[in-house]
Amino acid sequence: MERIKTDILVIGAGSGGLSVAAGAVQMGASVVLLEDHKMGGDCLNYGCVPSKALIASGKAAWGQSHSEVYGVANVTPKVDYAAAKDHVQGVIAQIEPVDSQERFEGLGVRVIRERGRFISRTEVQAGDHVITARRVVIATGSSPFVPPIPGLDGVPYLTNETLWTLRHQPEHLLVIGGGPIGMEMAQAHRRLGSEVTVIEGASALGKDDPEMSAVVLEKLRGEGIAIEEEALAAEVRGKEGAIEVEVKDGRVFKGSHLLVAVGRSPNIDDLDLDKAGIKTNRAGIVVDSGLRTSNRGVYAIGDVAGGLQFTHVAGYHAGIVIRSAVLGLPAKAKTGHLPWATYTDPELAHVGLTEAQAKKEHGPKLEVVRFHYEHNDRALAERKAAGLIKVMVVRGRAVGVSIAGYQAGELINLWSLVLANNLKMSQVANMVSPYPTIGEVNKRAAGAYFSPRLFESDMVKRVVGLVQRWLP
Ligand SMILES: Cc1cc2nc3c(=O)[nH]c(=O)nc-3n(C[C@H](O)[C@H](O)[C@H](O)COP(=O)(O)OP(=O)(O)OC[C@H]3O[C@@H](n4cnc5c(N)ncnc54)[C@H](O)[C@@H]3O)c2cc1C
Ligand SMILES: NC(=O)c1ccc[n+]([C@@H]2O[C@H](COP(=O)([O-])OP(=O)(O)OC[C@H]3O[C@@H](n4cnc5c(N)ncnc54)[C@H](O)[C@@H]3O)[C@@H](O)[C@H]2O)c1
Repeated sequence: MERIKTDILVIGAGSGGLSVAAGAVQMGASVVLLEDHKMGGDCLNYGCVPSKALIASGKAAWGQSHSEVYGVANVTPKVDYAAAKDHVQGVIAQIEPVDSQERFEGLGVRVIRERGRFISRTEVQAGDHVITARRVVIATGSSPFVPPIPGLDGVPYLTNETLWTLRHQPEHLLVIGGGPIGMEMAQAHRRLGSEVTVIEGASALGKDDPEMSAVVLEKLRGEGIAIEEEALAAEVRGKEGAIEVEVKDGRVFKGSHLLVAVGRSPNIDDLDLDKAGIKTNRAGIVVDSGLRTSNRGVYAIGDVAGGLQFTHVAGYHAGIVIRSAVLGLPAKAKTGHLPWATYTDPELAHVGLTEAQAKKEHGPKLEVVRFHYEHNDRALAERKAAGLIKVMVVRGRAVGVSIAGYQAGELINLWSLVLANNLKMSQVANMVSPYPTIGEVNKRAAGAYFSPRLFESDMVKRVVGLVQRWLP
């Protein structure tokens, strides 16, 4: 047994853990990093990267069969599903070196490819190593939640961990769960030529504002995806190639393959957290605003900390922990400025309060302004005119922004800056956007806030009347 002492011990080499390890070691702390599976975690190997790569394949196929509107004849795309999966692996391979053991060892991190578990409040065992650290950071992520639906364990099903090795195109993909995983993968598969049925227990894209989700769902239905809502999967039967899902009200959906995408389970089970006095709840490890667990020497970040589950959130958490555990400075994690985006076409993006939350929190002080893509010249030129931006404003400052439409995930960046820095709507309105860009919708939304104040005000009209009389 080797005993190791270090400043920072990081458990898990995914989005959060790698960011802590890289930051801490480059600032001069000694760092040990544990990972018993793939470096890069879920995002690189089973999540963001493969899903966005497959979405790109679907987009290429869709472009070929829907080009007539631009004066270019439609062709039926020749989709090679296995080749699309090769493209997915190729993208992963391109990014992999950034997250690799070699790179981290080159930075000075001691990387141990073993599973870590607590053996006391201050010690973690990983294979033949017992590590004692000034601070431990748990960044063990999450796994696909597999619900206890009768029959599910008796049929072959896919999750986000196994989808990427499937090389035969599903003839008819059934997807249980209409969240971001379900909807992104539903559209990618539909565009690659599969029949797709989404079976959603409540409302599809239900974590987003329903007015915005509706824009996306209408387009997805228009592309031929069957989206069945209020359809709680109650029983699964069948065999490879012929699967049936029966929902609570008795409807039965048939398909060739099944993808289960009903949320995530935090990876806490084999960490022996009780030996370290670390409390958990259903969502994951309980942390305070500084991301500290009930054991003050241990932090938890990213998906395992049970809040918003996104790569950029895990990265943000890493910054908080570096500030606190490496630099010894006070640091608190906030959530009000954290954006998210779903990469369907059109995309769905959000930051801050939704309209419903803002109404509840700010009551009559809330003003909601909207700007529709159909008034954006570039969106018209690109034939991407479906969508809108909605800004929730209180006393001249945005408290939340939702965008459904082309490039919504790119457009939300500006509003992330605005909310993170508490900027005023006037500062957004002062920006000059190049014409014609989709980004003009941001400025026009700010303009929509000021228009009634300028164009519908008797006071302004009186002042202009006076000025015009006096101007030489
Ligand atoms: C299909 C899909 C698509 C997604 N798309 C996006 C997206 O587009 N944008 C976005 O922001 N987010 C996306 N996400 C979410 C994103 O992947 C996660 O939020 C992110 O990976 C969380 O990072 P993490 O560091 O908390 O965990 P992970 O990246 O999962 O890393 C945890 C690591 O810990 C390791 N580990 C676990 N237990 C132990 C142990 N005991 N000892 C040692 N190592 C251990 C695991 O092997 C893993 O490598 C997607 C997720 C999925 C599933
Ligand atoms: N673009 C992105 O950033 C992106 C993409 C994919 C995933 N993610 C992350 O991964 C997380 C997990 O995604 P997800 O889509 O698996 O989870 P989710 O929790 O967002 O959605 C799961 C859906 O499944 C439904 N459901 C649950 N049980 C059901 C049942 N028995 N029958 C039918 N429907 C059922 C729920 O009502 C819900 O709408 C997301 O919350 C997000 O944090 C992010």
